[in-house]
Amino acid sequence: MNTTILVSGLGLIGGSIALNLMKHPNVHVIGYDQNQDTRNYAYHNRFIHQAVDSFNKGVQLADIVMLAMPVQGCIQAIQEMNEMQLDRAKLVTDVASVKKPILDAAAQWTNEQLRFVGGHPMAGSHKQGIIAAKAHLFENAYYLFVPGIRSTEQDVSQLQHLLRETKSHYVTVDKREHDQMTGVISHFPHLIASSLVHQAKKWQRVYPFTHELAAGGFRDITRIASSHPKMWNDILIQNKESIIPLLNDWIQEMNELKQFVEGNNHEQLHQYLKEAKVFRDDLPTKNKGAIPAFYDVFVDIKDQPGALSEVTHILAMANISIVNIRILEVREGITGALRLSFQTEADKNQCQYVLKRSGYDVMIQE
Ligand SMILES: NC(=O)c1ccc[n+]([C@@H]2O[C@H](COP(=O)([O-])OP(=O)(O)OC[C@H]3O[C@@H](n4cnc5c(N)ncnc54)[C@H](O)[C@@H]3O)[C@@H](O)[C@H]2O)c1
Ligand SMILES: O=C(O)C(=O)C[C@]1(C(=O)O)C=C[C@@H](O)C=C1
Repeated sequence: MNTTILVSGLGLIGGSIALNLMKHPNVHVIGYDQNQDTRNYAYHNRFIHQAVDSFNKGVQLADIVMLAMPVQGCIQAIQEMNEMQLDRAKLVTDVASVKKPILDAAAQWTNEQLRFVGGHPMAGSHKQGIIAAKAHLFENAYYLFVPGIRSTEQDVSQLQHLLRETKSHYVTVDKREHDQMTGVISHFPHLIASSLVHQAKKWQRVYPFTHELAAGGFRDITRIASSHPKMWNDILIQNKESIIPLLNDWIQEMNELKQFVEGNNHEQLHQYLKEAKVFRDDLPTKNKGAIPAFYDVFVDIKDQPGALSEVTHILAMANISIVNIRILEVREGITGALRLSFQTEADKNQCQYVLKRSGYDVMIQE
């Protein structure tokens, strides 16, 4: 029997989820977005089977409702659903990055037709909108579930079955532990990334050339500062219960670091950096988790016209897809380096083989 699912909010996450639901043979996917152009784009590009022009209409037609809007929009939709006249039961889920405010809003439901299971696919991007959506976004990432009002184990299993094409790893957690864990590894780092960018911006007034020097390290650590400000504003305020203690800890830790540096305390500073390296090196980079499964290859190139296109031409000839390319360093007259990222280990190995064969110096990051 077919299950009808409404995806409300067809942006990066909603669009990517819809693409996966479309692969399920027994699912009819309805899409709603407050932006009409997005609804049209989703329908004409087969992200959904059917578009509706109101949230209420979509809810009436659906067996399952997936809320994929910003956190505040999800809370509002949860409140609206409580007031709807519904002729049959609905299972509602969401994808929001914060869980407690969402679960708390659903816990207020007096409408007996509604039951709720919170969801959060732990993968994403600093990009936004349906244009950035892709089916493989959640591959190998964790997808967290938080059972809520009137939900059963069968509801969680049904969602997991319907989302199987995401190829994500399912974990069930409690709303509080969810918000604390994601506060540490996802939300709080956004504040730090943005504050580093602000610091660089201030120094640019003193040395206008600062901006030009922002190379690999600064770019790596601040990538997420390019994310959608409105979405992150919502997340940080909605998860302030976790963010405030983390900010207090951080300020204390920065003061300790200041003392290590001021006091020339080589031993403690070295120990601090070493412990961070050990923990960072042990993060699951290849198969699971919030870090995308990219395989990197570093290639030395000459600083001369056409150097980049020669490398990409060799890879294109060998039918190898590059998912990201970054020029790490090209200074006048000297050799520079490219970082090429691939989605699979096979592509990485093949790249190494064909570039070495063409005389390039190639290094792999394990
Ligand atoms: N971006 C990430 O990395 C990421 C990862 C996991 C979860 N999330 C969560 O997913 C949700 C969506 O984020 P996104 O990155 O897809 O954002 P997005 O900006 O790419 O997409 C949001 C979409 O929702 C639509 N929308 C906004 N308010 C609406 C409303 N009231 N009704 C209907 N449509 C509405 C917008 O028009 C837009 O198309 C957020 O709750 C976010 O916390 C984001
Ligand atoms: O990769 C990114 O740019 C992300 O910010 C993705 C990220 C994360 O912090 O890891 C962001 C928000 C989520 O709710 C889940 C994933």
